[in-house]
Amino acid sequence: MLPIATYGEAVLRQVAAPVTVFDSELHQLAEQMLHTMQQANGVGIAAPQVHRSLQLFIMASNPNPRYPTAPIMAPQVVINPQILQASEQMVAGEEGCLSIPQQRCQVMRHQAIEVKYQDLSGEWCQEWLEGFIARIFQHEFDHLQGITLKERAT
Ligand SMILES: O=C(CSC(=O)[C@H](Cc1ccccc1)CC(F)(F)F)c1ccccc1
Ligand SMILES: [Zn+2]
Repeated sequence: MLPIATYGEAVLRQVAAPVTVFDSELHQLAEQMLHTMQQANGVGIAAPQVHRSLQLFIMASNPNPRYPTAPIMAPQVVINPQILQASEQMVAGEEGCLSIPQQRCQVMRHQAIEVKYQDLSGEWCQEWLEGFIARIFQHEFDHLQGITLKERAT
């Protein structure tokens, strides 16, 4: 399990650098982040949270006590993400953050977003996300811009 940066650490306030080399070291980092997220019972984790200021995060929705209706989604590695379009409609929801333990905040997020990102092999993917998955993407995307839950809480 990798050490998780906590709120206030500089790495969480930096804008992360783009990923340019898709090598075995990147695969290893993604593997370790996935394991760390699962050990911490998270539904997402961003590289800056494990002290690596890189444009990379993992999202993995699964039903949990707070979101019993969350869709079951295989873990997805998201690299160099862009949000191309966002719905006008916003939805309030409860979020947590592995870097701000024991805190839960109500956060407004776009209900649907069109996103573009690379996977671990460097292939570009472009798709619409909505609901809880869109929420996780927006939360992790914020981490890559140096924005945390505290700045977003309503
Ligand atoms: O699974 C968690 C633990 S917190 C979590 O998984 C964060 C991701 C997240 C939770 C809830 C909404 C959006 C993103 C992980 C972080 F901070 F590393 F990104 C959870 C907490 C509140 C509501 C729903 C789920
Ligand atoms: Zn977070």
